[in-house]
Amino acid sequence: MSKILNGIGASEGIAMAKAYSLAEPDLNFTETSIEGSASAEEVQKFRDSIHNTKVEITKIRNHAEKAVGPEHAAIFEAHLLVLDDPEFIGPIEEKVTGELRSAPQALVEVRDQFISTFENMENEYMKERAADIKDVSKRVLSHLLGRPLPDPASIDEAVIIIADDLTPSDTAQLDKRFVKGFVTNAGGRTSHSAIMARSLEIPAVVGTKEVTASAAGGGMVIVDGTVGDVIIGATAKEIKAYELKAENLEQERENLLELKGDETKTQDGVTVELAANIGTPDDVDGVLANGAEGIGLFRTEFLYMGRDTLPEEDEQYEAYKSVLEKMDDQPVVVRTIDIGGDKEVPALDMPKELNPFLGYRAVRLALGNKELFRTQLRALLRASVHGNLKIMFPMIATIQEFEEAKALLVECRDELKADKVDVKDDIEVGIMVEIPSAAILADEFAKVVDFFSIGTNDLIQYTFAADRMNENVSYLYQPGHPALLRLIDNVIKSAHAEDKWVGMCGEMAGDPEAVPLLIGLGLDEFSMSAGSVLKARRQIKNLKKTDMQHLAETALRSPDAETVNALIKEYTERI
Ligand SMILES: C=C(OP(=O)(O)O)C(=O)O
Ligand SMILES: [Mg+2]
Repeated sequence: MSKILNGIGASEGIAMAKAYSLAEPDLNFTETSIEGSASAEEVQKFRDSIHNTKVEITKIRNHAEKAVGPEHAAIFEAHLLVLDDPEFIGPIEEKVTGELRSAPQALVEVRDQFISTFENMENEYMKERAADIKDVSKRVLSHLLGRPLPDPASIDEAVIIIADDLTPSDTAQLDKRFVKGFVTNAGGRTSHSAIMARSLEIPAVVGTKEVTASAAGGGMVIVDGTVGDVIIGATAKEIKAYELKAENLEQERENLLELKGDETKTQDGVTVELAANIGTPDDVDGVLANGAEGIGLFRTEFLYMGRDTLPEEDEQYEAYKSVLEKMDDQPVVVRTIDIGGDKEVPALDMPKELNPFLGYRAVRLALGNKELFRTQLRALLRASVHGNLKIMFPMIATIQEFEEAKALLVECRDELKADKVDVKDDIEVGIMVEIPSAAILADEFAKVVDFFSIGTNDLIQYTFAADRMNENVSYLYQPGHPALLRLIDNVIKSAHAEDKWVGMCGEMAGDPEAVPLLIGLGLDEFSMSAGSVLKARRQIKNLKKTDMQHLAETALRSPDAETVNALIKEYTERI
């Protein structure tokens, strides 16, 4: 019998593969001593574990070398040296043969002696060796006990990742060739792991609350990211049914590809721009494959994650340049770092906060770390000559924040020009509207910015006071709610009164239930995960803007999201 869990469909599509649990195993064991006659066998077991650990670490090192460069892989060399060090290995084997300790027990005792010696030394370098010993011993112990540690980087066969939660940097390290999908206990539709799954175009279900417990035994898992179902231990009949469903989805995708080169125009001839969101330069391939007309959001903070050093100006310049060149002259909106919240950067010593989403994040952190900010701004300005760059600041709450960020940008531009570096003159500079204060004061902001992009993931979180990462309050994620629609309406009207354009790069922009409303409200640009672009184009081609304006007017005067959703259904079914 299979078990079906229902969570939040976070990234469309169907995937089937065996479960790979990212949950850390319990490495506790009961202390036992061994018979003298068994000691040779125990030593052999220990040596086998050392061998297996070496194979594992070598794999991780090779992967890290390719992914983040040799200097970041050096730590694994240190780990391999520990495994070859007779001063560490010798005493463990002696404890087994001489004191008849079990291999796990001998390992733990010698490990603890080494750690306390190293930790008591003054020298920083020696103190760090304690961390190496801890890491390596944990791996050897996991082999001795037959309870493997999770290591997403070393996955080399098709799997579905099962985890309590995935951090943005965990997600950034997933290798799409092998990771066919993922399922988590925690999270909501707009948590960053869900967003990353959409940009990687791998099916995902989040917020199931109990997948780590239910799928602990491994086995075959089916993920239906379209509806949010997860089937654990699927039967042959279920596998067949889902194979058929997957084929149908594939067929639909092929039909949609016929719209790839089309303009995005409503039935009554109103054109809007359909753009895509990216996290890394590699995502541009998906943007082009799905016929997006630009990039409406490049989340640059992903360049800073999954590594322990900060990206320097030249490295960033190359990343921005490659995106701009690949996109030819199509618009590319690059958002400056939105670090903080759930997006941690190991190279920055970020304070632990009680309310990180209300804390020191995004432009607040950038303005507080001017050198970090300047490095990014200079890289962007240098790259501007390679395409159609627009720069956007995240999490702007006040006009002063925007002005301070813009002044720094101008300062960097003047500096580069004085050094005879080419920089484009007419770069548009805009803001994300994701804090209610900016949405409410949009008329004032519209006088000073070149464009707005509405970030509904955060705007909904802050308007409804509902943590976007928390599955228990995910019912408050209500893109159709009139409270939110009134804010959006205010932003669009205020921008248009000043002849400025408005985009949306939150997940709502690609939500088929919201698209008719947004057309009616007069949104100019829709930016979404690449996989949603063609569906949105097909939908918009079937809509009449004048009808959608009536729909939007009625929605704005409605009391709740249910009423609005019913209205949308009524209007769109008439088509
Ligand atoms: C697009 C947004 O930014 P992020 O999801 O990266 O916070 C948003 O808040 O809607
Ligand atoms: Mg945001």
